[in-house]
Parts: sequence; C-alpha cells; structure tokens
Amino acid sequence: MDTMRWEDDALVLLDQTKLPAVVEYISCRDCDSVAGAIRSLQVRGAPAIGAAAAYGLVLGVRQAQPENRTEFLAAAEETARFLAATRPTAVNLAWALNRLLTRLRASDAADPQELTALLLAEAHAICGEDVAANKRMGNFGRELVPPGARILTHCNAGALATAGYGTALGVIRAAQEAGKHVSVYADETRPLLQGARLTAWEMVQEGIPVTVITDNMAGYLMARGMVDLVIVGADRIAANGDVANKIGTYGVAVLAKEHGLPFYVAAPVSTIDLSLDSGADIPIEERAPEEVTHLAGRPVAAPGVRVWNPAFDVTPARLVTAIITDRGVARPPYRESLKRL
Ligand SMILES: CSC[C@H]1O[C@H](OP(=O)(O)O)[C@H](O)[C@@H]1O
Repeated sequence: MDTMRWEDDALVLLDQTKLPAVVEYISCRDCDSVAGAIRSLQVRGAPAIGAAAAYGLVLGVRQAQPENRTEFLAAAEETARFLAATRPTAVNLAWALNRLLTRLRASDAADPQELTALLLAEAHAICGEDVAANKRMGNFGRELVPPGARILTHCNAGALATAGYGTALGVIRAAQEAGKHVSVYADETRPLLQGARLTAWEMVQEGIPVTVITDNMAGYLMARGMVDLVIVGADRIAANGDVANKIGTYGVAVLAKEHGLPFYVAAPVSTIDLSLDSGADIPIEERAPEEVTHLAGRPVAAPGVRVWNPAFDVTPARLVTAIITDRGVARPPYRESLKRL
C-alpha cells in the first residue's frame, strides 16, 4: 500500500484519516492541498510529511509560474515557509524543504522548467532514500529483538508514517523477516488512534500478531510480564538524546524503566536535530480541542470543558535504552554517539 506517489503531475496520498475502514487516495494538484493534508493528518508521520512537503514545494513553485531564476528562488522560499508552518514538531518537514532549497541554490540553472525538474528529482530522491534508510534501520534494529519478542509500540511509526517500510515498525518487520516470530501490542494512542487504526492495520496486513490495548493498559501489561521490549518512532531528537514523539510516549518510557524493559527509539538521522541542545528546545504542536472532546464526530466530553491537546511529548534521554538509526545504533552518552552517526 503506497503512502504516496507522484502521478500525472500530482501528489497522490493515501488518506490516513479514513483508515482502516476505507482505503481512499486523494490527488493534490496544488500546494494548499498538500498543506491541508499535512495539517489534517491525511498524511502524517515525520518522514512522510517531509516527503509530502517536498512534493508540495514543487507544486507551489509551479503554481507561481516564475519567469526567471530570481522569481523561481523567491517563490520556492515563500512556499517552503508556508509548508514548514503546517506542523512544527517533526524536524523532517523543515529538513526536506531545506534540502530542496539547498539543491536549488547550488544549481546554476536558470530555466524555470529545468529548475522544477531538479526539485522534483530531489523529492523523488527523498522518497527512495527513505525506504532504503528504513530497511537499513530494520537490519540494525532486528539484532536487538530476541526470538519470540512481545513488542509494545505507541502511535504509528510504520510504512504509513514514512515513504515505506517504517521506522519502529520497520524494525518489527525486519525481525519478522529474520524468522523471529514476534508479536505486537499496539497502544491505541488517543486522541487520533494512530495505533488502533494504523499500526494494527499494518500488522494485520503483514500477518504479524497484533493486540490493540488502550493507552492506560500499558502499565498493567508490563506488570503482568507480557512485554519484552518497547520500540517507538520519533519526530525530533535533540543533541542530548531527548526524544519528541507522540503524546503518551513519555509515560510508556517511564513504565518501561519501572519494569526494567528496553525502550528503543527508531528514527532516521534526518530526525536528529543537533542544533537543539535538549528536548526543552523542541517545539510541541498543540492541536484542536475537538480531537479530544469528540470521537468519530460524537461528543465524549461535557460542553464547556477546557482542553489541553499537545500532539507530542518529550522523553528524556535517560529513559532511552538506544536510538536505532539508518547509520547504526546509538547508545548513551548520546551527545557523543549521535554526532558520530
Ligand atoms: C516515523 S515518524 C512517526 C511519528 O509521527 C507520529 O505523529 P503524527 O501521527 O502526529 O504525525 C508519531 O509521533 C510517530 O511516532
């Protein structure tokens, strides 16, 4: 199942808000459609929104119809700023846009059509490299997974969160492919249920046994000795190894520590932001109250309540056993090990 593909000069996205009940693709022919898809989580997951934004930049510059290199560069920079503002936490969004702008500035081409082709080629490269990186990450990570491991994961860091194969779920896929016969516990992951709706769906498609639990069951599951390790994804990793990931990840990490379980983070190096000293510097997206007060469009909270809805939290490095990347496994002290990747 493709998360996204470029077809007939449009970005075709699997609408993840409709999964698992409906498998439906949307065709984005302009930058606003891509921005809307990122904001509404029709496409989501750090690497996936980076790749989608790259294609959104191509669409946006084309819409501007620049007549020369100067106009092209100006349109590209304005479009990149617009797309970068859609979701602040996942560093892959800014990383992908900056990669295209850097490629553009390094080129001496002047013809707008040639420059557009160059940006599109870079967007394609980001997608292709992401799948290859996830498979390398899977190979590094599967060495940490014992045969028969019962793995808890949170949210969705799978093929749907990337250009394919997945990060945390990529490690799980690689372990399964290596004959380790793993099983998965998927936190449903309130409020948008990426675990129940997306991770469980991916695991069922793969034939990997998956049990959905509500987020508040993770502690008791561990206390009953039913979990061997935890693997999650990441949206941004600071220089000291603090990890921003879906809200609820921090609680899972504390529980894993309490129960003496390995807590692994799987992320490509494009998710590591060495410009940020610690997790305190990571911008945390806050989302609409309705995501908490409503479920499938029906109210589940009393009218008039206040809501706090941070989409991510920060897990301190001291709770992270290892960071599995496409360039190897980093272990504490992360300030040194992340720089060596
Ligand atoms: C492989 S990155 C996946 C990462 O992104 C998710 O957030 P969202 O669904 O809001 O885009 C979640 O934090 C996952 O771990």
